[in-house]
Amino acid sequence: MVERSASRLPLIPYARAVGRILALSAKASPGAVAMKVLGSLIGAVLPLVTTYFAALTTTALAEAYAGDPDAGGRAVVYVVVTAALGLFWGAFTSVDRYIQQVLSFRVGAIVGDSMYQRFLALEFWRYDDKETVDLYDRARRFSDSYPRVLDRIAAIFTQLVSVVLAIGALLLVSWWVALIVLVAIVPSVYLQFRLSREQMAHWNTQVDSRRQRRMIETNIMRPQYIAEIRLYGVVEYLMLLRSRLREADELRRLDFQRRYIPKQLLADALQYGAEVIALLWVVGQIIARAQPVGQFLYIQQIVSRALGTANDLVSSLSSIDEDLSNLKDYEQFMKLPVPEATGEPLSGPPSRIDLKDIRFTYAGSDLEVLKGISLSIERGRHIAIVGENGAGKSTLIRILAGLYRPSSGAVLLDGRDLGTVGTPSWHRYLAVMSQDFLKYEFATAGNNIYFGDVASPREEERIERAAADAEAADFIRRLPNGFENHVSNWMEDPRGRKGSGLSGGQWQRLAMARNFYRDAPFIVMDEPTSAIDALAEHRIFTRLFDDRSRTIVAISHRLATIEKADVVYMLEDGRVVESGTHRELVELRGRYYRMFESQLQPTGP
Ligand SMILES: Nc1ncnc2c1ncn2[C@@H]1O[C@H](COP(=O)(O)OP(=O)(O)OP(=O)(O)O)[C@@H](O)[C@H]1O
Repeated sequence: MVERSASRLPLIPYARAVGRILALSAKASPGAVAMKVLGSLIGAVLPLVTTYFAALTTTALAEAYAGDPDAGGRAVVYVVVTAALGLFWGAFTSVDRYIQQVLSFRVGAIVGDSMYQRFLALEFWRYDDKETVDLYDRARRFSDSYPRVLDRIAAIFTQLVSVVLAIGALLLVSWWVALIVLVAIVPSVYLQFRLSREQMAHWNTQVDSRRQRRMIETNIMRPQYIAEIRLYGVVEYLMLLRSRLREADELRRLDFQRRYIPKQLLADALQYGAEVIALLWVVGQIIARAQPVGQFLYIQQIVSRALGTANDLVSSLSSIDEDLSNLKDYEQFMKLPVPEATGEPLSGPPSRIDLKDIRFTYAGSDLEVLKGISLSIERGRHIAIVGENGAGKSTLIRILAGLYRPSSGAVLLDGRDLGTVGTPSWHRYLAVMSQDFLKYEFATAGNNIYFGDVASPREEERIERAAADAEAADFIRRLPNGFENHVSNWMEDPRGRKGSGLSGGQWQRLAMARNFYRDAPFIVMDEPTSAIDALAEHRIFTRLFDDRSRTIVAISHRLATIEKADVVYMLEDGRVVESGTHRELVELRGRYYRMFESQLQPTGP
């Protein structure tokens, strides 16, 4: 059943899709849609009316030439009417362009915004899910092309009405000329549809290769990566890989096109044949005085208009075919569930967090990353989590922050399961500093810090304090415009002052300052100081760990940080294998000791 409908031209779903697009547009701007429909109708009717008057003019001129004394006056009236119609059409086209702009701005904003909002509200595991990301890519193609789709629908509407009216206008003169023209139109419409179908099926199988190509292109294009790519002499290799991917894609598309050339030629020949037959017929009719002279112009214009518009219709249909198939993806994407904010919000920061037998497996993976982790964090305590790469430390933190839900077990905040708490209320008490921090390259240094807590108005004194705590204040003050300096050399402020690029460590300090500005009672850190020099790092952590008002959970590979913690948990392959203070763990002489042996003082126990 499904296969059968896929092999046919799916006109009904298409009509439905067009209906949905129009409904969406009408919601955004009903007046503009009404004007657009009216414009499309006028666009279809007006050329025919103009042709009709041109034919009348020609007949009147022929009659005047043959000596009819009234015919000259009639010809002048027809010419004036034709000119007035042209003037009206010119004015209407300008208004129509404006309406199209209004519609595409309004509806484009609605479609794009709602898609981004949904993307940003998805459950976190979806960002690791290939199918979701593929679907998002395709949905974005639709939202990017939305204004164009609307334009095409309007064009298709005009073209359809034009073809129907042209056939109707021919019917008035001769039913069989109308039939011949109609028959000549059908094959090329059908062929073009099949071609675009095949190209689309090909497009949808090429998501991975296109993504790979795009990744290569963005990596090559990004200034921060160019140094390595050039130094390692990998440019040529990547360019070659990219061209291979592109060529494979293009060859397949060209192959489709080539296979369709003979069929297309046949369809074109059919159209020209129909035109010649119609013209020969009307010439014969005029010579036999069965039709007026102006009828030649009428038939010639209307037949060529019917065929020409049908060809335009074919290309509009094949381009909208692609757009509408992305509409399906867009709608499917917009139906992805987003977690509902049903949980009761926390009334205040919890005084105790318990992780109970947490197990976790990433979506789409068979590997259990966390295999039953239990630990407790009391408010004001400073915890360090250590372990080799891949032991599961970052995953544990993501679960603690409520970004992922455990496959089994629970995170309890004062005994309440985090799964039943409104997570935004938990996030208000959290500052998460990670090694993959965000760089707000479009913003000033001050705003990079302020973005830690945009819920309240920007406070300069708080920004400066946060910058000082993160050892960022000195370098920011040395920037030509201090806290108002842009931090990317690609940016310029409204007064034309250029931004200054930052070093890796300076960016990291700025990100730390942003987290301090948040002023959260729980600080979660995932190696946030990897690029910060040892002295500054020491000062930052000493200040942070001296402050007993905050709870700290820190992932670290640096002994200097770990030593400051009240309790250290050592993770191995998703399990806590040792826990205690640094001193206790060293004395245990177990896995922790072996891991840090090289960093320990030779005078140790
Ligand atoms: N998004 C993901 N999807 C699937 N598997 C993942 C994902 N992120 C991490 N993993 C896997 O989970 C395991 C634990 O990763 P995690 O990042 O928690 O380790 P980690 O202890 O923080 O390591 P590191 O010290 O290198 O940061 C690894 O085997 C990793 O391959």
